[in-house]
Amino acid sequence: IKMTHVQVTDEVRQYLRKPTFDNWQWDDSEMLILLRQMYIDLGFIAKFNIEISVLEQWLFEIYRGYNQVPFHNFKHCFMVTQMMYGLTWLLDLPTILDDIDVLILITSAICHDLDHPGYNNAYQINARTELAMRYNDISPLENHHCSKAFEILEKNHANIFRNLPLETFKKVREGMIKCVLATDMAKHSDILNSFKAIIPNKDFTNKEHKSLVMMILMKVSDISNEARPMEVAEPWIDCLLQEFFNQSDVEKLEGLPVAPFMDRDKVTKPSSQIGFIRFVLLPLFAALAEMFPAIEEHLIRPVNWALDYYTKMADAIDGQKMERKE
Ligand SMILES: COc1ccc(NC(=O)[C@H](C)Nc2nc3c(cnn3-c3ccccc3C)c(=O)[nH]2)cc1
Repeated sequence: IKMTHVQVTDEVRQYLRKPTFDNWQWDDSEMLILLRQMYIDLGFIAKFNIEISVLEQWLFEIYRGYNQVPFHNFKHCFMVTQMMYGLTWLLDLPTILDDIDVLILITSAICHDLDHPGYNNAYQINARTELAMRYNDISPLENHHCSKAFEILEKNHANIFRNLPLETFKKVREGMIKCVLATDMAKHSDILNSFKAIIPNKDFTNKEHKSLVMMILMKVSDISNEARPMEVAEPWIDCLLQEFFNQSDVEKLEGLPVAPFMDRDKVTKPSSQIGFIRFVLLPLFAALAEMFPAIEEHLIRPVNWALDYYTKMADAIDGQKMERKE
């Protein structure tokens, strides 16, 4: 993929900052150029002495590091990063966090699902896979994603941090490990409750408070497809259910436990999305909105439209069932 001599128009650079950005219009090579543009427009090239040619090699190694699975693929990596990029401007993160924290957030988003196999932690643990053995059932996937990220950075030609002072690199590494490990949904309630506890007396100079804000921003960026326009979000749920159904089919064949929200014989898109929006997304967004009111208009409102859309879809399905009974 040749990225040199390709320019991004000012109009696209502005559009790239919006949560309404539609990934389905762009191919993978264009997304790589947009990720490069994010590092340029955030001023990372100068701030962290990143060479453009190394950035391009790093992005290509990242691209190769994602698998062709239905949901957790390079397009998902792009969407999570683009949401984080949008939040950076919407919440004006460079003023409340340090430059290094914004670098950690964007880089963690890009790396957060590297080499995802399309089978979640429950499968890894139940099937006693190599990853479960290597990480002793402790967030096997997230540990793997983070380890792969630093394997890539060990390659000098692709190490975007190679010009950083050692102390700065160590801070970036510590921050990325926290941010990537925070995307394990098994830790959802712990992280959300810890975050809610600091809201009343938030202090952005407090290291612990900044860590919690960064972990919540990772979680919001990771699972917020439903905050996007329906024509962008809906295909993502189809991809997710395809991946989940593939896993549960394999679990049934292998005699392993099957999670109800993954079982093609039990799940319908509207019912699972209504539950997910009401019990996972809205409480998460409400907590972030307490600290950053702009979340109300740009994330909570679109998600309420999605809830309305799926509720109508579920009612229509129930309606048809009623008619058939009659
Ligand atoms: C607390 O742990 C949980 C909670 C909920 C879910 N997932 C669901 O309830 C269902 C399948 N829906 C769902 N799950 C979603 C979405 C976005 N990311 N995401 C997802 C994907 C992989 C792993 C975990 C999650 C939450 C989404 O829009 N909907 C998965 C794990």
